[in-house]
Amino acid sequence: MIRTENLSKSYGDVQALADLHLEVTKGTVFGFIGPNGAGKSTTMQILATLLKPSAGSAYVGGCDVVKEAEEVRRIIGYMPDFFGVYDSLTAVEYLEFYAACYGIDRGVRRKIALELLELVNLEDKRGEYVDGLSRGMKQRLGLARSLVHDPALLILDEPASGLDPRARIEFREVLKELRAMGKTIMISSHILPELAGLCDSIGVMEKGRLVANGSVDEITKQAERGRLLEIRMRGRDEEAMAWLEASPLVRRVTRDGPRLVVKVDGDEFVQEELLRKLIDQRFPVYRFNEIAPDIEDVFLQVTGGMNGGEANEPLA
Ligand SMILES: Nc1ncnc2c1ncn2[C@@H]1O[C@H](COP(=O)(O)OP(=O)(O)OP(=O)(O)O)[C@@H](O)[C@H]1O
Repeated sequence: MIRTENLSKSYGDVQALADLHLEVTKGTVFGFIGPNGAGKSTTMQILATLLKPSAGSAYVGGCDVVKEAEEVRRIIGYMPDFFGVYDSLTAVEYLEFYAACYGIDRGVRRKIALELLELVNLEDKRGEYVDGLSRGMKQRLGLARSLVHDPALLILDEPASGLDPRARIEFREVLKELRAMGKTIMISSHILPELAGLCDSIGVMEKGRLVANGSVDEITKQAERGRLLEIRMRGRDEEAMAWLEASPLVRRVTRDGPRLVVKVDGDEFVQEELLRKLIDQRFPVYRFNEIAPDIEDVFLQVTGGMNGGEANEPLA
């Protein structure tokens, strides 16, 4: 559904995108992850035909985004990271207005608007002014707006940013419904866990380049060099943390509530040695086990190598 080849974009001296190769299969949800300024919005705006690439090409549904922009616009629904709403319209009028912009017949505009309001769980807000809606509701209305012409592909630029946890969950539920309807979805975020459960595949951007691309499992595997251990102790945590940080067996230690999360380089022999040394030091260890890296940890590892630091080392 989406294919880019050597896609590049510069703003003056700033290279926002460099040789991007990306493929998103029809009917899948693709999560586009990266910190601020990584180039996600730039990529999405090029795909949405709003920006011209400096070099390379991009295709949506087989159509060239530069040479066949009209066709591409029919295929995509785009939700930018910031969008204005017309405050003096009600929710249903707002969607009818956008349906008119897409040349949809007057006779069916209301029907489409009401169906979309139902889809995004705003049917009871149909007569309310857009101005009075909460941020989460406005985001869902924006999503409905991007759907008025029934596009096959949705491009959503950080749609969940600024939403509280409940509004995020509601938004996510609507996306799951759209996925079940067979839509292809490209969604960006700088928060990886937000997308992990929703996406079939993930691309991680860093400084205009794709540093990892694949299924959530594949990306996790890429970052799975070394092991992650959970250690719990009955006290002396601070002391143990300092001791672990100084140990050559340990790459990194973080505190996560009552537990210490320790990244070690190596296999079970290294784990065994570390446990033995902790006991030798008489640290009151009562739990010591291997855990799966969580998605945030994976993200830091994948992008950590692109920042001039030691490869596989977290940024923070
Ligand atoms: N109109 C512009 N003029 C100059 N530089 C720009 C412009 N738009 C983006 N940039 C620069 O291009 C780079 C990529 O920006 P982009 O907005 O694509 O990143 P992003 O990953 O979407 O980040 P964010 O989550 O902050 O939107 C950044 O260095 C940014 O400062």
